[in-house]
Amino acid sequence: MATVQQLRRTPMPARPLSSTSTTIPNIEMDIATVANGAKTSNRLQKGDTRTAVIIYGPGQENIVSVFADVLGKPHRMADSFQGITSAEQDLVLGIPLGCAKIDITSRNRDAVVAINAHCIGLGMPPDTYISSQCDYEFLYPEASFSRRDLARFISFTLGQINHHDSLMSKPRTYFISTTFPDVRAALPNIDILTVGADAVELRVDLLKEPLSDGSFAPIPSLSYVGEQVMLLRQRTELPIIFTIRCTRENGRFPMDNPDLYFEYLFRAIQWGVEYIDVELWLPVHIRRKLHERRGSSRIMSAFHDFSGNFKWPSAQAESIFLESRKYADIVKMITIISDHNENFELEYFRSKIRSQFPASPPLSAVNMGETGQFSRTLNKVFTPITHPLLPIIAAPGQMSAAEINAALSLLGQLPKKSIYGISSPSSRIATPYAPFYEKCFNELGLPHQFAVVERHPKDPVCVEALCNQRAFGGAYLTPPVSLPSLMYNSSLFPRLNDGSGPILTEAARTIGMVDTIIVQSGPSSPPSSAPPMTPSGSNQSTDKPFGSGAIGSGGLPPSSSLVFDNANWRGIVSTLTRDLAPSAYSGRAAVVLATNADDAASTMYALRALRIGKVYTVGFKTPANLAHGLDVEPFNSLESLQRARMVRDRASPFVIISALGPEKSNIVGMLVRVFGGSRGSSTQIRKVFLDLADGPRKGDPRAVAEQSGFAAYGVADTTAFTTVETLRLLVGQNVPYSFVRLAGGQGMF
Ligand SMILES: O=C1C[C@@](O)(C(=O)O)C[C@@H](O)[C@@H]1O
Repeated sequence: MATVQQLRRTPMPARPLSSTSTTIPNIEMDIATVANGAKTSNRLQKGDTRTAVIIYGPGQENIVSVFADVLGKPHRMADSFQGITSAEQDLVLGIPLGCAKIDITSRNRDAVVAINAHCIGLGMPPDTYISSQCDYEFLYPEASFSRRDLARFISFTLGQINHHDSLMSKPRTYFISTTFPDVRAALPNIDILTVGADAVELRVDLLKEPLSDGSFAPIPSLSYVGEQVMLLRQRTELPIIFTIRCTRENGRFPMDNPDLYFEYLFRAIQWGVEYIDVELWLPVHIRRKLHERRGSSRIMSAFHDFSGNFKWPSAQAESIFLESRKYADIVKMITIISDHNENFELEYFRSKIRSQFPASPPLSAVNMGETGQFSRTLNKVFTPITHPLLPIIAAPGQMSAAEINAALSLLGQLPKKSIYGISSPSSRIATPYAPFYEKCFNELGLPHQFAVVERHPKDPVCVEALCNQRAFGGAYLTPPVSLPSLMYNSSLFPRLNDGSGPILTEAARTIGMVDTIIVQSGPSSPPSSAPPMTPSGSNQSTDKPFGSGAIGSGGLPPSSSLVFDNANWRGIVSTLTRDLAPSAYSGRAAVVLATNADDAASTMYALRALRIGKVYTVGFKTPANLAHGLDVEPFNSLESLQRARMVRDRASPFVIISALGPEKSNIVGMLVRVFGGSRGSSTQIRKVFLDLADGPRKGDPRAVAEQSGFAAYGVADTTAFTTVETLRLLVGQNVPYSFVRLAGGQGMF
């Protein structure tokens, strides 16, 4: 069991930090903008503003209102595509299948996006004519409908969220190649299978569709594949890579009909699959067409060579890269080798490509076979990984995330670091985090040590004492600490970066509360796309958890800097957009309750990212930096509350977030009741309530919210999403939300 340590001026752990077996390191700051102006991507975009027209099957008209709800728009039924103009973009329209068939082809494509919503209970495949004519197709089951799946589908296809940019700004990305004949076999273990993976590959060619005579279809039908995609997407939040591997490239799909590849791959785009693997041998017109029509999906060009004759230092290798990049967002080149030196040749090729063609799509290249495993540890873009629970490996020499991290550790690429959870005596939820982090490190084969340390709020130097160690690998702070109190009396932080202080992400600077401290090695100013975020050099590793204090004398290495960040606001955004598209919040009004501005800060920042228009505040005064971009009105009298209550439709408060403590549950419940009940006059949109209070309470505002017609979320949701972000920031690895919930168990939240 991990301990909670009392931390004073000279921190002494009550027991050695726990040690796990292997390592890793890199950190992601995908939505951050750092203080010096370096920008990274923001995943929330306005996206496609055309009118969404939902084509529904017999008896399925309800699905139209669910789409509307998720998008945050009212809906109306129509019987034709004729006359739909961009003036109707604030509506979601529903058209019955029979009517849609009449004039779908003559729709105004600049004004309309046509989505075929098909309940698989009505039979598969969906109407083939409509499937081929619509822009997107959403397949859903009769029972156990997943709003979360729909929110993800629609946010992605309409371009409101974008995984690719943030993934590409990560120093390392991995995808797990599933090899199941039927994804159902993977689903019970999907959380554990995908720990460490940034995406999950569906090997369509390996799927085996059972036929009624007991045999299997020679190739899985589109109906079977569609259902498999649907099942997988309902169980994982990870982007999916849709791969059809041909027989010549270690797959099972025949090569005699390239048009079949187009048919399957294009359908995957229509299903909103995030990545489409397109083999390079396919005729150029097919590759071009897929690239042109890829919508929000991204194309991963794939080339495999099993001949044993391929050479990285050759004109052929370069021309393959140049041909691949024409119609690709990622270029994948994979080859079998027989000599270890070919791994070095690949590394030379990789760096040559990077320097000669810097504007090209990222290259993902590995060598196959045992000899090639070294290259799997060095590749940084979408390295394919396997897992011991998979029935077979997808290619010779594949390694698991834990094996790759172990290898990196042995090679000195993943120095052992000390990572901390810094809590305070009042933090109820800190202790159970330690076993969870240890479990994650174990599962990922990371060599890091983890300890929970208790901070004394009156002792300003305790955090800096932890940071000022040679082996310091980062920390999360729970509860978050305000920037001024971290800097107050600190002898370390102001001296960092030649006296300019720690690097602040835009979130940390605006919110003013720090919950994550990241170590960044190398120069203090991150490049404009993404901070390097590699761990300190291998020779800086030490087993001694605590250094002596001064920069460069056993303390934080002089080449390292610290990044102060806030992960909590991202956890709030992820919670609020779990079952709703970001557009559902755009221009709407919110109510925020807190006892002080510090407690409300992450929430206010999250609401701004979601483009909320108006915020009514209760219990705190909003400082100018937090109010920026929002129309803030405090509820300071009963009259002001009454006024807000009287507004109708889109102006009426749509989301209520409470950061008040559990002892104030009754007030929260009362306010929720005030704004609940009525659903506005012209929409059926369900309002949202998020209770950030933690611990035992008298009344349960969530129950009140649900009774009053809200979708209600609690601190456990936000904490789990925040933990996902924290792990990405601290160790550069992706751990699925559901794994966090599962592994955290009851004790965690
Ligand atoms: O392209 C690749 C890479 C791979 O072939 C490998 O070598 O790990 C495994 C395939 O499943 C995947 O599509």
